[in-house]
Amino acid sequence: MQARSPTTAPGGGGRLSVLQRHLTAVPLSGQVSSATYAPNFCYTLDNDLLTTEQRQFYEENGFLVIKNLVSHKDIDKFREVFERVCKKELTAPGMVVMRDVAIAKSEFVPDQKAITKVQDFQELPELFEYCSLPQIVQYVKCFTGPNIMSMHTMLINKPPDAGKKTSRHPMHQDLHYFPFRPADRIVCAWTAMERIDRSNGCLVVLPGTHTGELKQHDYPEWEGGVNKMYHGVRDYDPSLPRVHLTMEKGDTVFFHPILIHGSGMNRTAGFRKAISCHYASSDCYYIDVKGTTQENIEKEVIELALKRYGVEEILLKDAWMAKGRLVQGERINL
Ligand SMILES: CC(C)CC(=O)SCCNC(=O)CCNC(=O)[C@H](O)C(C)(C)COP(=O)(O)OP(=O)(O)OC[C@H]1O[C@@H](n2cnc3c(N)ncnc32)[C@H](O)[C@@H]1OP(=O)(O)O
Ligand SMILES: Nc1ncnc2c1ncn2[C@@H]1O[C@H](COP(=O)(O)OP(=O)(O)OP(=O)(O)O)[C@@H](O)[C@H]1O
Ligand SMILES: O=C(O)CCC(=O)C(=O)O
Ligand SMILES: [Fe+2]
Ligand SMILES: [Mg+2]
Repeated sequence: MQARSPTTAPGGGGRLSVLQRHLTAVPLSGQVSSATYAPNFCYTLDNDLLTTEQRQFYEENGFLVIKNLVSHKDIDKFREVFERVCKKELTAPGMVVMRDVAIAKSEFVPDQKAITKVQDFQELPELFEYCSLPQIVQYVKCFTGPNIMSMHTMLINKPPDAGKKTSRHPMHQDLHYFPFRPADRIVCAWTAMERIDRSNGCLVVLPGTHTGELKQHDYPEWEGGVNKMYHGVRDYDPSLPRVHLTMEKGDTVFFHPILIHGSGMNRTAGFRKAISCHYASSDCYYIDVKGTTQENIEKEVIELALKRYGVEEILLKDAWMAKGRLVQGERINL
């Protein structure tokens, strides 16, 4: 299976697809026109921004790449801020600076370059600016609607692999980490801060998997070790069709939280950088993950909160309530 290009004419040639289930009528020939046919989309909302082709692509594949969405100037600024965070010149409450497991567990005394990602920068305005960029938010709205919360922020600095393949991110569904629903009103924006391809560990996606269920996740059994909380889908089948997303600096992919994705090993000497934010409609509601496949991640988050902050009696949703920030509209449930 190949992801259909968003520039492919809709209705032209393709396989039987999700598309067919989402159209009330499929024409025998010619173009699908939203004026003639009322498409029954469920993963995207009516909006003035996405073309019907782009909507169909997301409905069918669970992701959509928008080229050149963030300016090089903004990206260079985020890069400088990141460097200052690494040098500890800048910090913010709640922000987590994480090292790669291969480095964290070795005797080697690392310099600032050893940082594999910065997470939860919602209180650092110089980076949080990314989450409020109008050109990003206008796309986000097509998935979440007008009341938009940023829920999770990351700047990923995938290190050159130390030889143990720990720079990989196992195949997973982001919804595993999120105790809020509905999934269709959650979206991730992920922007390449430089050219990213297979050599430095690009995103790898399994197109169409967003129509499936949330799966059980565990630590993959990798000889070289796995980073803290990098859970992968259990029994990942490497023969499933996958697409490597080669992206240029500033290109941004929007993807669904049930889409199975991961990233490969960084075989270059450079630190591969991307910045991302997960957004949700503030109309989403929290769920209790007790008795679900998400129990194991809740347990880890609770253990970490106890160890790090000494807080007891929290639930997974408390952690997310603390991280969420209103980006646009009104804060309702989250
Ligand atoms: C959709 C989205 C949510 C998807 C994701 O983001 S999945 C990944 C999520 N991952 C996380 O949220 C983890 C965030 N990271 C952290 O909380 C921290 O960096 C920690 C892993 C807890 C390390 O904390 P830190 O303050 O750096 O503490 P220390 O350097 O003193 O180390 C404390 C113990 O942790 C170990 N450690 C540090 N870095 C890693 C690592 N990368 N992977 C696995 N273990 C690690 C370290 O060896 C030490 O272990 P012990 O000596 O206590 O046994
Ligand atoms: N056992 C596993 N469980 C979960 N995810 C896995 C597993 N093995 C590999 N992956 C993930 O599959 C994706 C592809 O991995 P891989 O290392 O093959 O990267 P790649 O970019 O395809 O490189 P290559 O050029 O070697 O094929 C990555 O996201 C990786 O983390
Ligand atoms: O490697 C990346 O940049 C993506 C990581 C990812 O999917 C995640 O942290 O949820
Ligand atoms: Fe992810
Ligand atoms: Mg491989």
